[in-house]
Amino acid sequence: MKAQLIDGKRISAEIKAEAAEEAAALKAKGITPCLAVVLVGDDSASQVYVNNKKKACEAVGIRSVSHVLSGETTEEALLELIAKLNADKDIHGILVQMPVPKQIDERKVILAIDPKKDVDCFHPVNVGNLHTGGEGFLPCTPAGIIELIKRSGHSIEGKQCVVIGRSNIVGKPVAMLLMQENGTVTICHSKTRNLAEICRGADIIVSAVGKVNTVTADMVKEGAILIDVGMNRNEAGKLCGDVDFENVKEIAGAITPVPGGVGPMTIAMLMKNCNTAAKIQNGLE
Ligand SMILES: Nc1nc2c(c(=O)[nH]1)N[C@@H](CN(C=O)c1ccc(C(=O)N[C@@H](CCC(=O)O)C(=O)O)cc1)CN2
Repeated sequence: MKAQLIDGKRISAEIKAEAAEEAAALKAKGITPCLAVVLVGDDSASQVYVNNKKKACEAVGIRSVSHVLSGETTEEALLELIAKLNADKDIHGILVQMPVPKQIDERKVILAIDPKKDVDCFHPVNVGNLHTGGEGFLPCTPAGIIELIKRSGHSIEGKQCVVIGRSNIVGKPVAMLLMQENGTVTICHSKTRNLAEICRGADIIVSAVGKVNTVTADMVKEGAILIDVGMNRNEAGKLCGDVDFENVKEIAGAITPVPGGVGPMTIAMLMKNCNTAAKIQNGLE
């Protein structure tokens, strides 16, 4: 293997250790950061993520409370719960695990969360702050990607960055963060022409499409950094990303694996945001 393997497990452990120190410092001031996690329905992957978030809170020293609601929960009932959590002074962060069942409008849920408690950074106020360089939360997966690149020894400044995918949760915010790091960013999507040609010019490729083999070796410049956000199953049912890892790792300069790359960073960055929420609500930030 030619490429450096970017180890998301190691880097996320480093970030969780920092979050634990921050949480301990808050506790010494009489503030215990607390995250409310809301899960609607019984999607098995969501159950795993929610459990992992609760475990991470425990390890870091952040209190967590969970609300598990049935898949038939109405939008009104969920919005009522969010209003209660918004009003609860002991709760600093609120997270509704996505996706929510189809009878619930995801946008209304996001708008209902108090921006000061929006540890996912999904609320338009926080998205606006992100775009204008304001202080506050950073979206977990995109901020995790930036940390992966920097903490594995690479700079973004002046680099040609290609983001494949334009979702609100990854593609758009990671493009913004790469630009704030002084990268030159191109966002590609399902209607992009000449994707392979655009990718061949990239120093950094972030793929967040959710499709196996979106990025193949012929699309990658020698020495490029490959960040794979995809979580797919291949024909054999094995978890894999968007990037053809086996072939691309012989050309790239650095590459994230799936699993063990971007995924663990999402939860580590959430821990940081919970501390930030506790600080904001106590006038410390
Ligand atoms: N409210 C939110 N909902 C969702 C988010 C989010 O950030 N906030 N992101 C995703 C799911 N997600 C966290 O919630 C998440 C996904 C994957 C991982 C992860 O660690 N993946 C592992 C592999 C796990 C496996 O074996 O299945 C990895 O890549 O190593 C963490 C968090 C959608 N919803």
